[in-house]
Amino acid sequence: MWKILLSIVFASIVTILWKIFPLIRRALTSPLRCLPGPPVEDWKSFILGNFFTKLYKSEDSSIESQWLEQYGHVMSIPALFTIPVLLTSDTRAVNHVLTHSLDYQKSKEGRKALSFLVGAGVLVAEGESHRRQRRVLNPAFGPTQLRELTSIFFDKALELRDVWMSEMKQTGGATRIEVLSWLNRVALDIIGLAGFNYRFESVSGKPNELEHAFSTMFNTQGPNLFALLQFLFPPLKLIRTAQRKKAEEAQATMRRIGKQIIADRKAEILAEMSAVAGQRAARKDVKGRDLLSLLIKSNMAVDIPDSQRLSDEEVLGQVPTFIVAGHETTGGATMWCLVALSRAHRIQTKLREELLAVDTDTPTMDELNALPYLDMVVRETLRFHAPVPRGQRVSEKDDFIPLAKPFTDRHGKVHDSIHVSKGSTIILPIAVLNRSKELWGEDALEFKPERWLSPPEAAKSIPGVWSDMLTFLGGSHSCIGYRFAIVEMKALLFTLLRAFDFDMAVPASSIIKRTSLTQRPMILGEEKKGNQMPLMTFQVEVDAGPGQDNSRARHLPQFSATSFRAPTIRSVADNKGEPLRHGVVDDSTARIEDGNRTTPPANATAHAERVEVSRLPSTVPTRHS
Ligand code: HEM
Repeated sequence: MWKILLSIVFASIVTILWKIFPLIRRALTSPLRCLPGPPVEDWKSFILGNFFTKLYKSEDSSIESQWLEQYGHVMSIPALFTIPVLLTSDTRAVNHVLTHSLDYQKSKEGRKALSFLVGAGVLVAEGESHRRQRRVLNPAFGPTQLRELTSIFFDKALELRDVWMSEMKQTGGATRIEVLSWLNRVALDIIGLAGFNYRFESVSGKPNELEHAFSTMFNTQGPNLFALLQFLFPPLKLIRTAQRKKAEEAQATMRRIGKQIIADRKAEILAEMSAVAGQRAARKDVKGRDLLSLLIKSNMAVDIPDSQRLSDEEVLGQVPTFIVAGHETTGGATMWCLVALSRAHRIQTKLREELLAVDTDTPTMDELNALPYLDMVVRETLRFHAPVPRGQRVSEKDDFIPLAKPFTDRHGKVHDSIHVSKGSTIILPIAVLNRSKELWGEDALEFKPERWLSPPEAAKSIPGVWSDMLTFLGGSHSCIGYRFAIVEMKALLFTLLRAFDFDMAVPASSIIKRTSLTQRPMILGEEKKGNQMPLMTFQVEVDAGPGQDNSRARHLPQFSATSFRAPTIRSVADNKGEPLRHGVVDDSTARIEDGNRTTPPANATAHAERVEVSRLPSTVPTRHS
């Protein structure tokens, strides 16, 4: 008996050493060791590294900026067993990593963990499989297809507007609304319908099996000590914890529903194809709305070689991929935009004036894209509040990464490139570059849509796929859904800002910005409640002016882009004596500080043009702002 136990202990020690040894060897031999960077402070940071103890706990990516300021634009951060990880804000270096996608790939461990959640979709594919998947997927995300999806965005945005309206009727006026969960729900409904013609009905609150399975998968994942032990000692993977069992059940549900969705879309396409042109049609001959149908058609079309078609597993992988990549990102970005506007009432009012000048509740994509201030606000939100604050790649070979500016190493030696060995991890500092003072100027940390009237030349060196920022990353793995996300955000903001006036419900200083896959807010002191973002919401009424037909005030034709006249805007005051919305009240004594309002005098009038903004903070909220 003792002999068996001793053998097990011995085998365990050998396996753990066998796993740890290459890590320690890499920590001791990596050429990145010579880069400046934060020291290892204690045994915990020796095992987990500052990478896990500090970087992933830091708020709003502030620690990366602090470190880069302290150690220079090329530095290393100690990770597991002090293995150095490269962090650089040099745009030429970042460009090199992004554009050499075969040499710099997502980590194998990360892809393996993600593929448990999303299957074999484009998010986890690399090399030839990735190239093939992008080729079949790209047409579905083009502007022509997006034009057809815009009405779905508006249908759902209007549904959300009406739900909020009826909530406000019940409370009788100003209402505290938890916007984060609502915007995530509407974004889930949108990606369901526009992504694969599936009804989550999340806004209407109906229970949904796929939504339940999806949230179970994500809530039972995440780094934990047992996962680290399983990595160090693989036989532990045989132990199926209760969490693991739940996740496997949820995964089986997702696969079953995903397969059914694909079978339904295929049947519809085949029926459509045979009705139109006999058996099979060329890719350009068939029309369809949702992304999955377009992808299936593209994959079935006769003018695509068999070797380029996606396998059934790859097609199935796109369903959870669209859900993962396409809902919390856009829901979160729209939420951060509303927070920014709640702190900058001049901007909110100016934007609302532009939106109210449109003569319909459901503009086309082109009409939406022609609204200049909306475009600037969306750009500034995505610059300032990048929903995914950093990316990561691992070098597949030894390399020298070229630099725009040389750096000095720990030993005082100057280098004009960074030497990386195979297996090195590189951080892609999305939020850092988006808010770099060097690239954006001294006001980089202010939320300022007007900067987009003439963006600085220096920012053009950022190698992003969209608008001189790294929000959607760049290179062959850049976000395929960026156009989709932008139009969706615009449709949501258009609808919500025409109907509601937003204000802070909690002090801005109590908002904590935490990163898991995306940047999510929590409220200081209410961490146990998890992610949330309450805002005070007031109904907007438009006063068309003396002698005008007020029943149609929202659609007044004289508010055309050419003959624009700012409408007078009034927030609906609570008839139970609740305070009026301060930002639109013509009363210089009305004060607000972080959501604590005072009641203005009864004779206060409301004029958008006379909004008092000078006492409001101009930067968006972070605990450090
Ligand atoms: C504001 C909203 C969004 C943001 C900020 C965002 C950001 C990103 C980023 C940073 C990546 C690169 C990840 C990496 O390689 O490490 C990415 C990839 C991706 N995104 Fe988005 N995304 C957004 C919305 C969407 C939407 C709406 C969809 C789909 C409808 C989508 C689909 C994808 C897919 C499929 C990929 C993987 C692309 C590839 O690896 O080839 N995203 N996104």
